[in-house]
Amino acid sequence: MESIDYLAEERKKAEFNVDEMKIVWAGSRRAFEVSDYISKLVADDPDLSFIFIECHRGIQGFSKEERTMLPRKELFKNTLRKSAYSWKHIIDHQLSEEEAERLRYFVDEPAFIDSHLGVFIPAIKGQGTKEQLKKWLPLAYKMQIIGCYAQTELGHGSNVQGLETTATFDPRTDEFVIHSPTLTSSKWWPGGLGKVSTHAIVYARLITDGKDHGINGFIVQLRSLEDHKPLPGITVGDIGTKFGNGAYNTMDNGVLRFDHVRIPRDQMLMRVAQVTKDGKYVQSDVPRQLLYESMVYTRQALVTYASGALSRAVCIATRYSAVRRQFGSQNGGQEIQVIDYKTQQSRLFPLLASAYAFRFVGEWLKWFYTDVTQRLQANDFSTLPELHATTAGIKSLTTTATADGIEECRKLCGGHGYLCSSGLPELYAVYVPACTFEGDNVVLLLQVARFLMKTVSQLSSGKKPTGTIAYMGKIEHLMQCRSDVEQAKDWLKPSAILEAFEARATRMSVACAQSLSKFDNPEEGFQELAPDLVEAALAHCQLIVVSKFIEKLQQDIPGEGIKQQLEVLCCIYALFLLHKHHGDFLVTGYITSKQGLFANEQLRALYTQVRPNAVSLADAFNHTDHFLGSILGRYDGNVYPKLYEAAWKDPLNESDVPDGFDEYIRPLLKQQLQTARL
Ligand SMILES: CCCCCCCCCC/C=C\CCCCCC(=O)SCCNC(=O)CCNC(=O)[C@H](O)C(C)(C)COP(=O)(O)OP(=O)(O)OC[C@H]1O[C@@H](n2cnc3c(N)ncnc32)[C@H](O)[C@@H]1OP(=O)(O)O
Ligand SMILES: Cc1cc2nc3c(=O)[nH]c(=O)nc-3n(C[C@H](O)[C@H](O)[C@H](O)COP(=O)(O)OP(=O)(O)OC[C@H]3O[C@@H](n4cnc5c(N)ncnc54)[C@H](O)[C@@H]3O)c2cc1C
Repeated sequence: MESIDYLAEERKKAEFNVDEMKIVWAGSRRAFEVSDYISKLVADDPDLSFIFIECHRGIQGFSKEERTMLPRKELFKNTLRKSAYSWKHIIDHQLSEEEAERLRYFVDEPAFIDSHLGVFIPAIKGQGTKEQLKKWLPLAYKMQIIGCYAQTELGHGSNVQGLETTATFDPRTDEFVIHSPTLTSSKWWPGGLGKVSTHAIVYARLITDGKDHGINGFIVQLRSLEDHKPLPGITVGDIGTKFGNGAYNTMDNGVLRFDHVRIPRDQMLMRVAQVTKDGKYVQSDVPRQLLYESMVYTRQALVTYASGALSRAVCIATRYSAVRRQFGSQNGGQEIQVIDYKTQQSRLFPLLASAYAFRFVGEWLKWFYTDVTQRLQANDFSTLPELHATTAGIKSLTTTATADGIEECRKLCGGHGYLCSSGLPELYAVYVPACTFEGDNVVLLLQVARFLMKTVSQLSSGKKPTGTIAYMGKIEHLMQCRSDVEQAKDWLKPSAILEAFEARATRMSVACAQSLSKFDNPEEGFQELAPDLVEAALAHCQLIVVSKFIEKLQQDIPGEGIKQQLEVLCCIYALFLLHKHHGDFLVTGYITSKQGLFANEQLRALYTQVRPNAVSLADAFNHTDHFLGSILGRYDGNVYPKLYEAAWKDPLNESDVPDGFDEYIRPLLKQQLQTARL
């Protein structure tokens, strides 16, 4: 049957070339082509896009929208099947690393392979010596071993230095003895650990000759490579069902305990520190913080994932807002599309702009990460603190905004957004732990705050701040300047926006530093002022995102109308933040309330400008219907018939009379009949 495009009229309104915007979104023509090809490959191959379950009727296939109805055990087994099938495809078709990553992404089910590729391998790469890389990476790349990242324990996650697992060196046998001394030292949460991983990078306190040298990473084999049974001394299992149906439950987050498990000395990751045969602890000339390098890698990767997740929610909410109509029908005509309500626009369009903003800051962060890693290889560690603060801060900002944004998109879809078939409840449930894993978002902002306080304290010493904190070099100007905005449209100038965000961030950091200086004990002061410090850190991170969007616009961006649309989105992102954090800009004295009102006036005008382009800007994400997994977000906008059709597929609708009628409903009804007769 030919499909009707219910959104065709919307698409005709676009004032830019959507195909060109798809390339900007993807990052390059090549990246677009790879993503486009792989997403369609996944959507068109039932072995990748469907869930197959053995039931009394034989093997039954379920679509992605139906996965929330399925039991965890079946879903998990199906994820194993898909992972094995994907791996075979990768090998058979000799996919590149980029193509393999895209395949994993578009299959869109959290799985052990994410931990293996996203944290286990980066940890070996970051902390292993050349010999260790040579031994372990080929095994890991060929999946002859499957690994996870076992850092967090039942009693400690954020406080890495508080971990309790011990690795005690035994010079007689040239081995480490890995042990879980308490219940709280049980490893708890690592993805892929519960049922799949054969190996783990285990973080443990290194003890030689009775001395505790703090946390180090060790490669530990957990399961037999023959029958997959746990090795002697190892207790391992899954930690239980997590938030939401389906969602993150395709991942086997695990628990792990060691009872004096012995591993050879050369399985300690030894780039940062070594233990010699005679038990001597030798610190390398690289900073100890490199032990945390894999967290930096994953945090930077999570920023691009944030833009991906937010763009999905925004795409669903935008298309549905154009399809949905409420009120305002005149003379029997159509009601108003809800996307035309200014309130809907003021909630939706900043999220559309945020998706683009996060995409560009993610692109830049990837470049920055690569640049710093190359410097690290050459033993230049000068930019490591900035990289740590920036990845921590931008991961925190983008994942919080994305999780909140997905939930807002669900509400923007009214009642239907609450149905699993909208795709939004599951997207939220899968996504929201990103605010916690790879560092709780508040804990990470406190790291940014420490970096900022250090920067402010070093300003008087004449040390010139560079990179993302270069703006602090203009402290004298930024502390006393005032916005020169005189009318709403003055807020469209990038220089006006940039100075506002720089002045606000500087003043908030300086205010915190001044308050801190009043405490005799700086650590006590830091604890007391933590809420203000978190806000100052957020202001700094928002400045980075805004400035990277502005920098993107300074590049040569070809394509009809593309730059104009991005300029509108950039201003929406910045002015929305200015409006939301109005108080900061006022209290720090950079703007007057009148200038704040101008910003809001300009914001409303920008919403009107973006309105005709909204559906096409969402199309530019190039999400397939399979990847969206949402009836509300269908490309053709054919929402109502499909919602109606899907409802009948619910297991409750398998029979007109539900199971339990005879036991529980009939007696009630009979009782009412008897009462009625009385
Ligand atoms: C084919 C390819 C496929 C690729 C696939 C990619 C997939 C990617 C997506 C993956 C998807 C899903 C995976 C999700 C997995 C989730 C995994 C996890 O969650 S793992 C566990 C993560 N745990 C944490 O994040 C713990 C958070 N806590 C910490 O990081 C630290 O404890 C702390 C930073 C909060 C505190 O550190 P600590 O040493 O205790 O204390 P200080 O604050 O005093 O720090 C000392 C010093 O070190 C600096 N520092 C801290 N961290 C770092 C770092 N990471 N890098 C560099 N420097 C760091 C800090 O600034 C201090 O510096 P000073 O100069 O001394 O001030
Ligand atoms: C789905 C999922 C997957 C995960 N995968 C892995 C994995 O593969 N490997 C692994 O090792 N771990 C993994 N984790 C664990 C994860 O990294 C930790 O849960 C995370 O680092 C937070 O630590 P926590 O649980 O100890 O939180 P806590 O630190 O106990 O946080 C609880 C509360 O205390 C607050 N808090 C904590 N410290 C401070 C402070 N200093 N100042 C102010 N407030 C503070 C936090 O903001 C939070 O509100 C995963 C977790 C989840 C949810």
